[in-house]
Amino acid sequence: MTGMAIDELVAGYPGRTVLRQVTARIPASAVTALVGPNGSGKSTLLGVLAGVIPATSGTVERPRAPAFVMQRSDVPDALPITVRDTVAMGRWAHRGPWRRLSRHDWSIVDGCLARLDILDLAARPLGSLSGGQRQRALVAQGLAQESEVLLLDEPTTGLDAKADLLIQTALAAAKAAGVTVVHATHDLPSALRADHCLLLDDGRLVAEGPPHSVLTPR
Ligand SMILES: Nc1ncnc2c1ncn2[C@@H]1O[C@H](COP(=O)(O)OP(=O)(O)OP(=O)(O)O)[C@@H](O)[C@H]1O
Repeated sequence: MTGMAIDELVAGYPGRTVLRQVTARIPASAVTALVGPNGSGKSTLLGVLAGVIPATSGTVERPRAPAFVMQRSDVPDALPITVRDTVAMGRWAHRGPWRRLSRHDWSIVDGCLARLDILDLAARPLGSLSGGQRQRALVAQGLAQESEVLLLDEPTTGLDAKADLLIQTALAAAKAAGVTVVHATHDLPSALRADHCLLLDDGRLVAEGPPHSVLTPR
């Protein structure tokens, strides 16, 4: 079980500092919601936790190879890849892209497709799916990595009730299996369901704790 510790983190993009002196704890085997206005730095913090954005200064203690489910809008529509192969990419960290996946890998892939109720879409090109179906495929890919940490950028934004419920159920099951889940969200009910909440504003952590105490009407 692996939590994460963020200390005095400064990070951003070339010529642009976004996160300023962020210190926070992310509890193990729990769901943490990152909330805050547009541009407050939620995606940037996820990128640092995922290891794709370097810290300018400060430290982040995190496990190797967390699973990262990007924002759906960051995934090209025309990617010539089927839904099953999209989910199978989640196994590459275990096998390497040049090695054939084992039967065990494929059974995990099919299990993840089933959990998100997209087995019947497995042979379809990813780009031919609706937004909600595609999001379920991306979450299934994240689950297929079987990482100790699952990071998701707005996984339920703009989804219908069924897709939302499937993803919420998958995140709860991951937590029950001991996974540390962190997701950025603008959805208040989804943030309130989390165990822990980090509120960012303009790149600074302005509150941290149980969602009901962080997300006050003010
Ligand atoms: N690739 C980039 N290069 C330069 N600046 C960037 C880049 N990506 C994001 N930013 C800037 O960093 C700041 C924080 O953006 P970030 O995406 O982390 O916020 P966010 O809280 O996730 O916002 P949203 O709720 O809109 O998704 C914004 O001002 C944004 O313009």
